[in-house]
Amino acid sequence: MRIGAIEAGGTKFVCGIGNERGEIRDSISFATEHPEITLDKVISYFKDKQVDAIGIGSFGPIDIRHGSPTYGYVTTTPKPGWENYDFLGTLRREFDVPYGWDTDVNAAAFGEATWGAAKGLSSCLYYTIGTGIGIGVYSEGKLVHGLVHPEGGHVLPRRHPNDDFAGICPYHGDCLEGMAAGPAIEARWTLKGHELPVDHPAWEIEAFYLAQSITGAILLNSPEKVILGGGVMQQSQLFPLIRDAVKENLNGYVSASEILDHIDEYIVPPGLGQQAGLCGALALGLAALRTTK
Ligand SMILES: Nc1ncnc2c1ncn2[C@@H]1O[C@H](COP(=O)(O)OP(=O)(O)OP(=O)(O)O)[C@@H](O)[C@H]1O
Ligand SMILES: [Zn+2]
Repeated sequence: MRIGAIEAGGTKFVCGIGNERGEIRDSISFATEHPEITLDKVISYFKDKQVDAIGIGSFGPIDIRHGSPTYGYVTTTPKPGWENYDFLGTLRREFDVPYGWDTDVNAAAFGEATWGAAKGLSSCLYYTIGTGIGIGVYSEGKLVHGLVHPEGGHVLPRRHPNDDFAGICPYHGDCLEGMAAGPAIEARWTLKGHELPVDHPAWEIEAFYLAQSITGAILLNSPEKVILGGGVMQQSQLFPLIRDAVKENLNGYVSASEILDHIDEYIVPPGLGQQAGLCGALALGLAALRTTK
């Protein structure tokens, strides 16, 4: 079985080929440019690969509502050329195979539930904290879509008492993404995340915002695992800060031993490491193939 996988990020695209065991056999990566240029590269990569299906985890917002006239489109992005772009349709015209199509973070959540840190569980949340913040929601064995799709990165947080940063989300200013994504860290401290020392006060503030979101998400969704990925989470000192803050926020109210006694195994990095996004797309492609058989 040869499944094509596309991790379509706002900064870079990764395309690969994998199998039903979640093993990636080959992959390439290139910068995200204007959609025509980018999709040309995707198409030429898959041209001679004879894939049985293709899974796509895409940056968004995207249309994932079956039956919608713009199903498969990237919708309201400010990224030049990508607004209202028919991503899926462009590929369908080239390759007549089943397609899995979802957000990058839903894909990663699905990959983690299939082969990674949430394997065997019927629910998890997948956070990416990178250029933006996105939250994939997997619940009762299914990815959550709903009205559009979850956009958990734009929830409005309570402000840290020592933080007067205005926030940089173009839509909301001080939403979670505007306060805690990589570019917000850089704007607040005038240094990039990887340039800040591990004991800098930035990390306690960063953990405060992320823990607040995770606390809310635990209360709202009751996930069996919370997975934190993306460039900012390379700062591994964030994990204990976040775990402690989540426990403090919950204050014993959620009486699950996973949180009270084993939080180190409850809030974790991706089990699939850097391949969470691509394996997630692979899992979507595989699921699409199985539903058409
Ligand atoms: N080691 C690091 N420590 C702290 N911040 C980092 C680190 N590596 C990357 N970042 C920050 O993460 C952001 C880039 O995110 P990431 O590496 O996840 O790429 P991305 O795919 O562009 O992000 P997204 O998933 O939002 O599209 C930048 O703002 C960068 O400063
Ligand atoms: Zn926002």
